[in-house]
Amino acid sequence: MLIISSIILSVQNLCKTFSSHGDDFKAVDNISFDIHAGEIVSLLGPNGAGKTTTVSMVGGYLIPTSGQVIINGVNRYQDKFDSKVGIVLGGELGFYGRASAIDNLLFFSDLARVPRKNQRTEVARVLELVELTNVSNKKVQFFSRGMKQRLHIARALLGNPPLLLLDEPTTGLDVEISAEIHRIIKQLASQGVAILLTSHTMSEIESLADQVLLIGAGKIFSAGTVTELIKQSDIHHIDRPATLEESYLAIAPKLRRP
Ligand SMILES: Nc1ncnc2c1ncn2[C@@H]1O[C@H](COP(=O)(O)OP(=O)(O)OP(=O)(O)O)[C@@H](O)[C@H]1O
Repeated sequence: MLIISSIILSVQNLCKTFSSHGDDFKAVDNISFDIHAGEIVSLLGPNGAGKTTTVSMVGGYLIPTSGQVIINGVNRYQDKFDSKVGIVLGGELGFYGRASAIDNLLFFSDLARVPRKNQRTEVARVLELVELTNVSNKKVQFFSRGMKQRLHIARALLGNPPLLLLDEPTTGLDVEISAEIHRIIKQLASQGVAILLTSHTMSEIESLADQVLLIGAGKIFSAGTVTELIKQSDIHHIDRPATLEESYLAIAPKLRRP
């Protein structure tokens, strides 16, 4: 049976040029891709390739120089845009340390435009999804980094957005906590959430990504599944298949800015 899922995010010919002192710098140069419901797409490329700039334009933090960001059929920068997008930038900041997880999320529920009467139920739902229900009354200042990262994901899920943007979601987290975050991300995708992920961690991309976009100097260099990208790199071993890291290292010099 052929299953066709709907396109949640369509990025079309997206460009961002930064100008300073009369010089123009093309951080993102004509990028196009789609993400369907339930799909995890990963941006992979060297530092400065344009990944965060792309995520920021999709998330509404940065206005594109040209091109389109269409979410659930609505053009983010042209139409009256009211789709929800969950964004996880992560890190130690972003919450009121002296307030509980519940109170923090109740505050963010207002920003996510969750109706007042539904807020407590919604906060309980997202805390359950990231398995923080048992510490929901604890002050956030006593949370570990992994717990804070899960709380960032919970915040992004308020209002049930169809699209989740995850910028390096496990940077600085240990293997066990990263695996737990991966499990949550997979569960969200299985529930139909479209996910755009940036990562430098090959095992994370291998474990999560349905599609990988290799990005260098602001352009998409190639795209495909992990298996397809490994095939494209044409690395062969007698006794085992090539890894994504080996394939990436073979291509990496071509991804650098001139
Ligand atoms: N506000 C800005 N003004 C000028 N240049 C910028 C600005 N923001 C980003 N850049 C430049 O645009 C390029 C792309 O940056 P971006 O942060 O998108 O890269 P990235 O792929 O996310 O890198 P990393 O892997 O290090 O996070 C970089 O060369 C960066 O220095």
